[in-house]
Amino acid sequence: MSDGLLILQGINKIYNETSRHPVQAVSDLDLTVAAGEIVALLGSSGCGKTSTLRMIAGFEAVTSGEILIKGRAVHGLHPARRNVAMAFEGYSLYPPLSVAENIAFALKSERLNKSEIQAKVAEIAQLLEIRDILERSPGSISGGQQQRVSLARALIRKADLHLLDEPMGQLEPQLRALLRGRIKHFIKQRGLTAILVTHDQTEANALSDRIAVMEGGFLQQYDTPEYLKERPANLFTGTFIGEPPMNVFPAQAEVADDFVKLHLEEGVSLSFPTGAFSPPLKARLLREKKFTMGVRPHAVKIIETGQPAEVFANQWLGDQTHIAAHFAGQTIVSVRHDRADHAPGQNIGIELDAGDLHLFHSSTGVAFSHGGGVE
Ligand SMILES: Nc1ncnc2c1ncn2[C@@H]1O[C@H](COP(=O)(O)OP(=O)(O)OP(=O)(O)O)[C@@H](O)[C@H]1O
Repeated sequence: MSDGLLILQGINKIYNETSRHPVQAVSDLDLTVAAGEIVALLGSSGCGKTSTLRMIAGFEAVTSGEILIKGRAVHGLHPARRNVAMAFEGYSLYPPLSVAENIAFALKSERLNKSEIQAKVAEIAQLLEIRDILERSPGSISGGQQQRVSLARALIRKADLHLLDEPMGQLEPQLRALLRGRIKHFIKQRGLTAILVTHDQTEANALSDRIAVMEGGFLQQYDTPEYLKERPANLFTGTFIGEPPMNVFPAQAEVADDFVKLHLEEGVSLSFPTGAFSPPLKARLLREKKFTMGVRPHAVKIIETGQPAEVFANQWLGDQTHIAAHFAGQTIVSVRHDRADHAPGQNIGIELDAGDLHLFHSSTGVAFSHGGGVE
């Protein structure tokens, strides 16, 4: 058994298994979370991230597979016996209790005296900006406030694992940015282990040590935020992670003694010196007839001597410009950190460095090269 505070082994979740319309929400999921780590389950709606979290908490049964927490198989146990704290997307606060009582309720098993409980509640309330609503009832506060109370109640508890389901989905962007930093500090300072579910990659990047990218019930990649960006395992992760998304082009290679050319559509060819690609990659390109070439918008350079493209949109976002152009039969987006004045209809030149290219197998989408080397 590999070490890890949480281990998921071969997890499958099928809803309505015996009906005529079973739904496979999670497929063959293996995942290990180390003690003290913050992990995000990231993916678009319906990818299976909430089902995964609820199976760890015990609110949903696994169809098959094993869940181990600190080496103990918990998948057959009642939620209360898993020693897991969860902040719910639907909040689930007790209406008759005040906000302060709701939070303090989570400390019930810790045998603290009244002043210790008050101090802990005050500390978490300050952290999450809910001090002014502590005496109110859950029914009289907003959705965003209820969400923070649910989060406070989960974070304040001693548990082996803290599970946070879309913890800041209801909050305004400024508050979200502020709380992200505070929550991360709180978790790290106390050495807690946390898993959060989110569809917001900024939140995943800011909070987590590692991100599990899910799509269609399958784990696509499990890596650090930096690695996901620089070495996407496949075309899905490559285009899902990063804003604006990666530009992609169907391509074919021509490998000669002193150059490598990548032929795109509409007669566009990118020529690179032979040394820009490693020998194993050149050997691979000779075998790979067609593939997909990806390049991140931040790496797309606009220079006069580049390959021809025609601008169709220019958006200034206050701190960067996104220039969209027709290039090689596709759209290419370039991000500039100044206020570039390229107008729609203008002809521009595009230059790409070999070190910024990601190459993916044409049918499987699996990456075989990043930056001129072979995976
Ligand atoms: N109780 C249920 N009964 C039947 N199907 C379900 C149930 N819960 C989830 N599903 C289905 O399982 C799949 C995965 O859902 P899940 O909620 O895990 O995804 P998600 O990525 O968390 O989505 P969201 O971000 O919208 O919550 C979806 O197709 C969903 O419709």
